[in-house]
Amino acid sequence: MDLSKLNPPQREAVVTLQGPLLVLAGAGSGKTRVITHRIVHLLNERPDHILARNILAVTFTNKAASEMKERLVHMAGPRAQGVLVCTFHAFGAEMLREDIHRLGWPKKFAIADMGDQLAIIRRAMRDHRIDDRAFDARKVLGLISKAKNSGQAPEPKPEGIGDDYDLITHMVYPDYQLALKAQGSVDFDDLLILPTRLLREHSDLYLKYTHRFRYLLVDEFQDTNLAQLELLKLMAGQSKNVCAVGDDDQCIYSWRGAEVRNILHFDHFFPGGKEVRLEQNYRSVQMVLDAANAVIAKNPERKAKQMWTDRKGGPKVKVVACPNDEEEARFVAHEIQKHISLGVPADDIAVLYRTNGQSHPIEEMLREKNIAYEVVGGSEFFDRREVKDVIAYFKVIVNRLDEISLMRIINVPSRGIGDVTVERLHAHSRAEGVTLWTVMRKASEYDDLPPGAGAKVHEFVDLIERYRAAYEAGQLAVATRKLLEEIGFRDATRAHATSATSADKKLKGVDGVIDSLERFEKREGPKASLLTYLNRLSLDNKQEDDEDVPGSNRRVTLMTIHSSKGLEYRLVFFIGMEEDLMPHGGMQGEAQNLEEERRLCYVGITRAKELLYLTRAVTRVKRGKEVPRTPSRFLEDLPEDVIEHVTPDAPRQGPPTTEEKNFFANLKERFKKPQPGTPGGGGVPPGGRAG
Ligand SMILES: Nc1ncnc2c1ncn2[C@@H]1O[C@H](COP(=O)(O)OP(=O)(O)OP(=O)(O)O)[C@@H](O)[C@H]1O
Ligand SMILES: [Mg+2]
Repeated sequence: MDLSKLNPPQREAVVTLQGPLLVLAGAGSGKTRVITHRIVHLLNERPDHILARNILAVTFTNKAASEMKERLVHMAGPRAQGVLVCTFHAFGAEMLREDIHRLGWPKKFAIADMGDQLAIIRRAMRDHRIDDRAFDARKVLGLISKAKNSGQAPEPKPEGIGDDYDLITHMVYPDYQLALKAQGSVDFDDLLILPTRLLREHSDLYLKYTHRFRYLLVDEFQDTNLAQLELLKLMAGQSKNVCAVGDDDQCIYSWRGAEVRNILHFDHFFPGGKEVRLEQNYRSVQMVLDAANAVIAKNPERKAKQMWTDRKGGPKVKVVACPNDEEEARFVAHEIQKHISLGVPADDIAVLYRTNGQSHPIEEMLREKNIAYEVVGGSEFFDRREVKDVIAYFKVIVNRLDEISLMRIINVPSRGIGDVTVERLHAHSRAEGVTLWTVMRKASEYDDLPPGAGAKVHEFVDLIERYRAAYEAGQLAVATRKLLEEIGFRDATRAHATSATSADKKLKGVDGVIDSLERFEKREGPKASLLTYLNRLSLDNKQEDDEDVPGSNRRVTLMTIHSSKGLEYRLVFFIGMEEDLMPHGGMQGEAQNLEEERRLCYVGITRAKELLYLTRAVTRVKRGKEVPRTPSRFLEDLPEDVIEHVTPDAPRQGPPTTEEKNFFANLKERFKKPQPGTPGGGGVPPGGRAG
């Protein structure tokens, strides 16, 4: 590898291989690049004779992980395949797959999704005679998760402190944990907590894992939470070869438990290491960088950073006030169309927003103009009822203890196992203290079931057992087609749909599952199993990146700022620059966490390489009424000499000006797509994760 592709501090970070190392630096300074180069350097230098499998790199999303892996293979060849690149949660799942039985779970555990979790909580609430309509199970789940992530069981608050929810959470929590374990499941937070327990409580496993993973690298360290830090501290073992990179100004997940202290006090958790600062920004032109610096400078209590770029000048940041939200969308779509016609690849353009709902008007306009786009994380695909039903079949097939899924499908499509039968079966299961499945297997022994019900239950049990064997023999997509055919799933779906179009949509969902299974089998090869598919699905879903949603790569990307972490695009439209949206918060009142909103604004701005649009609507339709909007306070922080005020009608709506044509002709020359294999970082998908 050519170390001359790095600046001196980057090089220092890449070649310092022993002991803790922190790279704390602003956006676009090459932190992610340091990680990839450092891995390649490790593969070349082989300190302690390590192999690829001794390296673990942790990224923030599954998408970032697969992109980093691809890049590594591109840089270092097939030997990089052995490096484990994944998220903390995926790593935890990997460890549990090997050793969870040491904590008393079945080896084939399942990862509960939100639906499963809520069902368990609601049941526990009912058991405690708490009205699950008066109290929101989601809120209880949120509190449980928060407690688990901060490493504590929910405690009852002292008299007078805390509200009903604290009390409910405290009551429900033990039941929730027991129910999960009883059905052989773990929740998302357990993927961090249980591996930590494994390492703490079993010294042989501590030796096994710390010996296997001797070089650890973590990207986006500013957004790690306490549970992740605990796991990392243990995994660091005695040698503490931990390289963490991040930017305290980009901590945007504190609402989900991220602790910026982890990065600010890195030397406390990993003493005796080195700290490297990177100051050159390679991503953005001067105008964009100036805008970003001006916004973030207003945050108190940050580690001040000096960022500079040698990409002087560039076009000014365009600040656009549109009459209303529809016009904002029209303007954005129009500009996108113009830039595409000027030769900017669609996948080098992104539209960023604070909240998911903001994408709809933009989507409509893009569709109208026939511009291909992709909404990251916006797909409700796996929330569709039919899709959930099919997934529930999978879950029961791999784990018959999963009673929540079992209940979902026991009579779907309808097979004559009615409520009375189900109730009686439950009663027997409780009375005998055995699982529902055990009771179902001997259903014909009970004489209190409605006539014929026993036989129907047996048929169902037989169906599940037969398909269990079929799936174990491989060919997941084939088995699924057969299963759906046998139970008449499509016909039933069609019969229940209110119209032909709605039926089509539902069936498309079913096809989508089969397609995604097929892609999964292709990716994983012979080791593809239904269980790993399901676990992969829960991880991906939680992560909100839709690797499994079909799409070509020449598309405009629409996403929230939260999803845009680490990415870069030549053209960025940051929409909805208004109070209440950016910063997001109560009407006119103070945003709940203004500093974090400012960091979000900084993250959004710093995604742009060449050209940044900050758009806002003067009025917005809310619940059928047109409401006046106040410009975002962050706009006021931008120095006048880096911005240009643009009015959305003439001349912007017209054909490109000569000045624009020249500018983009120039850009085209400067940013010709590198061919794979050419120096200078070929192989990075444009608009993909960089570094
Ligand atoms: N020494 C360098 N020479 C040329 N280009 C570089 C250099 N370092 C980084 N880059 C480029 O600068 C861009 C930003 O790098 P990278 O994504 O690694 O930054 P980052 O610090 O991880 O940003 P973020 O904080 O947004 O995650 C990438 O396109 C990368 O290839
Ligand atoms: Mg990065």
